[in-house]
Amino acid sequence: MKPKIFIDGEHGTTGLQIRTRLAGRTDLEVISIPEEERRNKDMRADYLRAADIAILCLPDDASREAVSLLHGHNDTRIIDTSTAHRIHADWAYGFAELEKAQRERIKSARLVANPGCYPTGAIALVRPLRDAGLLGSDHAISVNAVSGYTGGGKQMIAQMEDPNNPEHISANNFLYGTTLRHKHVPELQMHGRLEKRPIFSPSVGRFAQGMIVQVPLFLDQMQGKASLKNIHEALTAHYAGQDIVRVVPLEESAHAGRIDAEELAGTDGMKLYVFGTEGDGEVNLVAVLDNLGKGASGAAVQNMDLMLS
Ligand SMILES: NC(=O)C1=CN([C@@H]2O[C@H](COP(=O)(O)OP(=O)(O)OC[C@H]3O[C@@H](n4cnc5c(N)ncnc54)[C@H](OP(=O)(O)O)[C@@H]3O)[C@@H](O)[C@H]2O)C=CC1
Ligand SMILES: CC(=O)N[C@@H](CCC(=O)OP(=O)(O)O)C(=O)O
Repeated sequence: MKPKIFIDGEHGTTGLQIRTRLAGRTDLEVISIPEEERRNKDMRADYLRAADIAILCLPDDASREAVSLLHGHNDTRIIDTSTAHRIHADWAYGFAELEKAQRERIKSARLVANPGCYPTGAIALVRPLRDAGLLGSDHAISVNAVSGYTGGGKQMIAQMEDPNNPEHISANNFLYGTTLRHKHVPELQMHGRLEKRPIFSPSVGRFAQGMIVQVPLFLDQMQGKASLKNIHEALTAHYAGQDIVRVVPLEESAHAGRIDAEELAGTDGMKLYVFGTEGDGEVNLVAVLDNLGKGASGAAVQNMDLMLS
């Protein structure tokens, strides 16, 4: 029998992108709730319980509700794309490239929390340097980022695209999360293995999909005689043997010039750049990804495939 997949929230931004990715698959069966019934709790409960894997593409509260609807129905495995369970001890963190054992954890897990789009980029840059001893656990990290507006889901898409929306956003590029309490900070701190809470400053640009996440660092505040070369080596070693995260060669980065936030829009990959001038004492680590690719829907499908393997 083919595994049954239910996408709770399949008519939203992340859900639709997962549905598109699964459309041509003959190795599984997508069970689909009619759009007009998407908020029908009893019907959702039936679908959730009938599924082998339920992928939750819902706001945090609705995700928690979906998990509670499955209470006592342990045959359904769950991938949650929301923030609700990302630092929960019972949930495997769905970033397969986090460390060697993570792939196996996801494979055997019943509960998988898909990472946030911004943390995917920041953790991808920071965690290998923590594990390689180049960054101390008490290192103070800042993360600056820009995302495409689909990151804000249906509501922000309407605000950005429809001038008649009562909450229309006319800015082409705006900062938000200015209290420095964005919901991604705890996840970034925990899975980045950081003692100090990172400063996270996100922004949105007038483009649909794509993002740049930057982590600037001073080399003399790092450990292990950090240089552009050994930072690059640590990242390259960490991501060896997989084809989703690509560490751009130093030579190529040196000639990159402008970095386009939309470079990987429409793909499920991620590129990591190490920028700076050897000998000058500073480095800017940069991740480029699609907020809806490796940042959400692509990662959810990657996790689903691991769980089915
Ligand atoms: N967009 C992105 O780039 C990313 C999103 N995520 C996360 O994915 C999740 C989904 O986000 P996104 O797809 O962007 O959001 P959307 O708002 O685009 O879609 C959410 C969907 O969930 C439905 N929904 C809301 N509340 C309920 C409920 N109580 N019961 C059933 N269905 C409900 C909505 O229905 P209705 O149409 O009626 O509102 C909508 O179809 C969020 O937790 C988000 O943080 C994670 C990484 C990146
Ligand atoms: C541009 C934008 O608004 N982005 C969203 C994050 C999108 C995302 O990653 O969703 P999760 O919060 O589930 O991780 C935000 O900052 O709230």
